[in-house]
Amino acid sequence: MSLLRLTRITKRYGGLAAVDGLSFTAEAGHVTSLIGPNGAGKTTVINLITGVQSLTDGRVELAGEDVSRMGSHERVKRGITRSYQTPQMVRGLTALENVEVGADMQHRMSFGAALLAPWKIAAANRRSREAARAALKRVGLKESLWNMDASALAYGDQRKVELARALTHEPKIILLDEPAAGLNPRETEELGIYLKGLSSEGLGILLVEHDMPLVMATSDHVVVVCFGQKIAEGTPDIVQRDPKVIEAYLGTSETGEAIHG
Ligand SMILES: Nc1ncnc2c1ncn2[C@@H]1O[C@H](COP(=O)(O)OP(=O)(O)OP(=O)(O)O)[C@@H](O)[C@H]1O
Repeated sequence: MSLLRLTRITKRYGGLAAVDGLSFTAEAGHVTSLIGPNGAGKTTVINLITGVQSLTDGRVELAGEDVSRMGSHERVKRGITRSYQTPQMVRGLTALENVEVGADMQHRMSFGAALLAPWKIAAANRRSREAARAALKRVGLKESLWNMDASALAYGDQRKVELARALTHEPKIILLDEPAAGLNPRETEELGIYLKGLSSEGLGILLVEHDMPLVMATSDHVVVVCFGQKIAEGTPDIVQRDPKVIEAYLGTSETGEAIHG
């Protein structure tokens, strides 16, 4: 059974089909990349998977369960988590505290439960802190930075904090929308290494990315979309030789050069 299965998912805005009958799967322990020219519908696919936008048609299943009608919060609880294009740091909080904000949501007690058993609050807080530390270790943020103001960190380090926060939700699959945007080549290479590391621990990763060297180096499987439809899928090697893919990218500018280079 696939971890994530999309079946003929469709999103229409008036006359425009941003996503048009798209089907593919993403497996646990794999990096699956979703690529395509600007405006192809990739971000819309992420929004349909997380439930931020509703499907016009089709089905989203996680580990065999139909989550298509569930709200975003329910989907996060089921194990679907995303990280954002721009790191969303809470100003004035340290890197560790920023990650704890996410962990708190996972370990938070209801108000009633806290009233009935106040001694459990300390245990919940401890679990949040431990989860935040473990997540920062997983993404490889240097310990010397954990207690610094997160909004003062270098952009690449903020991205790690953002990813660590997503990991505290104990996801089965993590959706990354252009995680290499704004990173320098060294940071991008490092990102590829820790994404491979996370997937080798069994996490499913769905990567939406324009950086072709990163996609080709990290992906187990690549799905190519154009005008909301799948035009190719397969291993990085197969996909980058596919004439339909080359044609789709040649229609645009810089990414077309990147796929050839
Ligand atoms: N809320 C909306 N209302 C109307 N049209 C929309 C809306 N959101 C997206 N679109 C359109 O749907 C299409 C797909 O957009 P989407 O942002 O998903 O593409 P993308 O592949 O993520 O692009 P990029 O690589 O530039 O981020 C585009 O034509 C876009 O203009």
